[in-house]
Amino acid sequence: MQNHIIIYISNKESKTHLIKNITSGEFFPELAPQKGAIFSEITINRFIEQETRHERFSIKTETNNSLKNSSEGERKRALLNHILSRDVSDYLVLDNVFDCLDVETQSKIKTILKDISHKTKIIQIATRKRDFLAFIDTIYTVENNNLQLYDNVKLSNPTSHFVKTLPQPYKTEFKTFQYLVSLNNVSLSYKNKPILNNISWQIKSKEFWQLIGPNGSGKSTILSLISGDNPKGYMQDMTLFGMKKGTGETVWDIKKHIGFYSSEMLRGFKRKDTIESMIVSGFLDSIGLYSYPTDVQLKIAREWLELLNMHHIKDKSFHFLSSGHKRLVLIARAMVKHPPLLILDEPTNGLDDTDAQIFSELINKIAKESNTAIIYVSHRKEPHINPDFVYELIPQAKGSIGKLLNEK
Ligand SMILES: Nc1ncnc2c1ncn2[C@@H]1O[C@H](COP(=O)(O)OP(=O)(O)OP(=O)(O)O)[C@@H](O)[C@H]1O
Repeated sequence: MQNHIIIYISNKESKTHLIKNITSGEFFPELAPQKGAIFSEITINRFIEQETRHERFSIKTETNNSLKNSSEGERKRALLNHILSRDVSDYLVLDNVFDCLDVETQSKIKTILKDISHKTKIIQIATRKRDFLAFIDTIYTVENNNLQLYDNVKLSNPTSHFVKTLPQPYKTEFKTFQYLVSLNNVSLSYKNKPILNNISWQIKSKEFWQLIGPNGSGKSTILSLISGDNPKGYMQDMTLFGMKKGTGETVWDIKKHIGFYSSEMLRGFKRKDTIESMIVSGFLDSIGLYSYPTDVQLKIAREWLELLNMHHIKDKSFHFLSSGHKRLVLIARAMVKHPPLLILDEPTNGLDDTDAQIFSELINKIAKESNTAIIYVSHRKEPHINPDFVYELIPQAKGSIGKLLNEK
């Protein structure tokens, strides 16, 4: 009988360090001579890098796509299938295995893991309690670089994090529209594979939407149409911020109306900008500061810093922050101008329980205290987030159809 383990960590822990401590035998000396497999975003990124460099696919997805061109969920499934097909591991380290996966895939993976748990030791690294595998009851946390048995009582839930009201924009530079976004019978295929089928979706000012659907159902594809990034948008009947698609509008005409956040963005910022300059750069539509902000812009950025309780660390490097706090700064950066639409693509991916609650509190505050409409894309219901409407993509042979699920 294997002794399986959960390591419940916060975002402050270094995953790379933790995984190294596991595989080297530092934490569990009996693992040192054994052969292990690692299921982690770090491994997926390494395969994508190899793919890009050698133009050869070591792993293919169920749709026979490269990892690079696949959705997050497809990538995770492909890596897990790859690891399980080799069947050579004494132990398996699972790093946030359920992020980005739809409910059905999660339940399939849980069954597979239960099956292999008879012969393979499972070490699950989790940042959310809801992800704990039911068949594991030995749970550790990491304190001062050492494993400690998990004490549920010690970890308290945060109380309200944002006391001040939401900073207001200094001028309204956006027109009002009947619909911010209007998609009318939008259908789209990639290489003859139908993805979207007759999608009609209208979004008005101040509405708070959640967009859900299983992996590969086309959620990111819809976002790329709305943000003007998808070249296939030119063939569609869409009106974005009062502009009918294909009538001479530029991508920038569309983008200036949108604040965008995706957890993928965390990979994009590599330079040493300060926390304050990251927020101010939201006015200048750049990453980093290439021109001087006005006094009013600085004043508003500082109001956001105060709201986020980060005023005292404003001059520190953005990279000094935990991944949870980086997200708050990037949301402030997206919101300084109060754009008509804020898009949040799987925003709580990789967050720990405490940071997910704080993040949700900020989003609810934005929904309540601004006129910005929100599209919140996720597979899973975040317990602290309450959208007004849910739009669901349902995959079918001719591409996904859309369904309005509920109204508050
Ligand atoms: N540039 C592309 N070329 C070929 N196929 C693509 C391309 N972009 C997306 N696809 C495919 O289109 C389908 C829909 O992808 P999309 O990323 O929109 O799904 P999703 O609902 O966001 O998935 P997930 O929840 O897993 O992120 C997937 O099967 C994906 O592999």
